[in-house]
Amino acid sequence: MTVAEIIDGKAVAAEIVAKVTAHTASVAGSVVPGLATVLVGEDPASQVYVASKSRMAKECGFHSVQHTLPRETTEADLLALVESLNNDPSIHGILVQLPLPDHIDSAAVIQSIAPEKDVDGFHFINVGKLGTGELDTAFVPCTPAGSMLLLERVRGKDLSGLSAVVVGRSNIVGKPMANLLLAANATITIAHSRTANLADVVRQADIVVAAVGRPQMIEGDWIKPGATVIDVGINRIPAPEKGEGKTRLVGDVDTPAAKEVAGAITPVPGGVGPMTIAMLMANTLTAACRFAGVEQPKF
Ligand SMILES: Nc1nc(=O)c2c([nH]1)NC[C@@H]1CN(c3ccc(C(=O)N[C@@H](CCC(=O)O)C(=O)O)cc3)C=[N+]21
Repeated sequence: MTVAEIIDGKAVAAEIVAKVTAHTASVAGSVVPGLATVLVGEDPASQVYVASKSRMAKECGFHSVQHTLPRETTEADLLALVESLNNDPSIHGILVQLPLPDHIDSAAVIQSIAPEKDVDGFHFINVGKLGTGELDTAFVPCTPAGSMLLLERVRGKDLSGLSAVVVGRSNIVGKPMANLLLAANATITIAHSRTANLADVVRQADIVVAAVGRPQMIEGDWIKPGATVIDVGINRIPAPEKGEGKTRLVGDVDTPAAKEVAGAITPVPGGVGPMTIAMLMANTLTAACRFAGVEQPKF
């Protein structure tokens, strides 16, 4: 029986943040990276995430501005805020926290962000650059970018000859992840809710990326022995064992079972999640360096 290596996302994220902080200090004479986060409404989970992004930005030495707008904010008002941030020379990165309330067209808001400030990598220009391999000037979405860095720790940068299955086809994770794996020479399959014999598809993979948003859906015996498992899921489930009304976080993978088979696996929490925030800092620093025409950091 093998026991998988646990990939410590928290530790790798701390390394990235240390690099960001050091590079920020080294360019301080030319530019102070500025990150604006925008939250509409009072969703408690979103409040926690946005607060930790703002806190991390300050730790990195950035100029950090958080805009918290009431749930009833109109789309026009939100577009006007984005426009003012697009035109603000002290701001290099703009993050509009998703999901937005139903009365706002998220796509319209995302596409209104200046591509060179789109540190989430969701604008068509950045999606197109990733799709065509213009990685030197693209912004890559933070969760897939962070997942690739974790994968690199185990498999290196070149995935030639390896098969990868991405379970999930979202614009935020599944599709950009598949593009990054392809750019690293992996042979990719994108599986989703309509895929037949999902267990058998997953069993072929040297690399499994789980990004479906369904708690513990990927079972242990779906994993090929020795595979690398990147669990992108963050699901809150009831945890009566901790007391009445308590919850805990689990991924999209049945981690205890998968650990017995996989070669390496990311935990939840402490895996991909912390990397997402670290890559947001990395992207914001990159945006500032491009703006100022100074050397970009390498991650
Ligand atoms: N425009 C936009 N960009 C985003 O990047 C974005 C977003 N909207 N909306 C929401 C999701 C979610 N997200 C997370 C980031 C960090 C953790 C994270 O650090 N998780 C910790 C645990 C946190 C906890 O305890 O709740 C971990 O996995 O160890 C989780 C989730 C970014 N998102």
